[in-house]
Amino acid sequence: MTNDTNVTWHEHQVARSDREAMKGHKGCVVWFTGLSGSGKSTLANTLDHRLHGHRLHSAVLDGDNVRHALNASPSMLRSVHGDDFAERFGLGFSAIDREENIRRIGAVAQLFSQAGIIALTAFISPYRQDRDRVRATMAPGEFIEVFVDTPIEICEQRDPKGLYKKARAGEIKGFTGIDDPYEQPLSPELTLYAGQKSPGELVDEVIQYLQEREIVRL
Ligand SMILES: Nc1ncnc2c1ncn2[C@@H]1O[C@H](COP(=O)(O)OS(=O)(=O)O)[C@@H](OP(=O)(O)O)[C@H]1O
Ligand SMILES: Nc1ncnc2c1ncn2[C@@H]1O[C@H](COP(=O)(O)OP(=O)(O)O)[C@@H](O)[C@H]1O
Repeated sequence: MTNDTNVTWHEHQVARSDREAMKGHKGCVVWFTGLSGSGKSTLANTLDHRLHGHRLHSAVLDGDNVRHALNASPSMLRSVHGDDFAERFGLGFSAIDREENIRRIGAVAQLFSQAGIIALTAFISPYRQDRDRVRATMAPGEFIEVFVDTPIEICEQRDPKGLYKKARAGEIKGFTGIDDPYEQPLSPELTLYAGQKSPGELVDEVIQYLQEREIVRL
């Protein structure tokens, strides 16, 4: 990365390997991607609960929650920061806003991972390039892309927030899978057929992967 701002990278005194040795597992990013309603949040939270039960250090970064603070919308920022700030830094769902959403989340997830934590992210992250850019910032094996492959018909049937209904009625424009793209991963580390199995069974598959790669030992 070019550096024209006199900003210097500092190495920390406590190395990543020191933190990992203390915790007894590696830091990594388990990146769930899939349509709205595919089961990303459920899987991230079920996995978090399972890891926590084994006294491992994990944390969930979730689309709806992150969009309440770090990646708040212009309308959420306006009252405190004013119009110019809100327009410049607030994020919606245009392609460029989704790109910035994923860039920021990728950077946060990397910080977690470097601190030896198993970061579990649950974002639609519809663009392949955005996901691949996050992958490129990490060490080999650190970024584990998990495609939550639930057919849109099932997602639409579930529709827990009524968003597909609104999108079909034209009340939400640019809704992923309806009138906005979702680019499936070409070679994810894992694909979960999440329309057919319970969250517990699917999480077993992720844990098996983490064990095989010696990221965790249960
Ligand atoms: N236009 C549009 N398209 C898709 N989703 C929408 C949209 N508007 C609001 N929502 C709600 O926002 C959640 C997705 O946020 P993400 O940050 O994961 O999206 S993205 O990765 O930037 O594409 C998504 O949450 P999930 O259902 O958990 O995926 C929706 O609740
Ligand atoms: N494997 C599964 N089998 C059946 N229902 C599921 C499964 N995973 C999630 N669900 C249900 O589907 C809905 C959407 O799940 P959610 O995790 O919120 O998806 P996303 O975060 O991808 O939008 C919720 O009502 C949830 O309880």
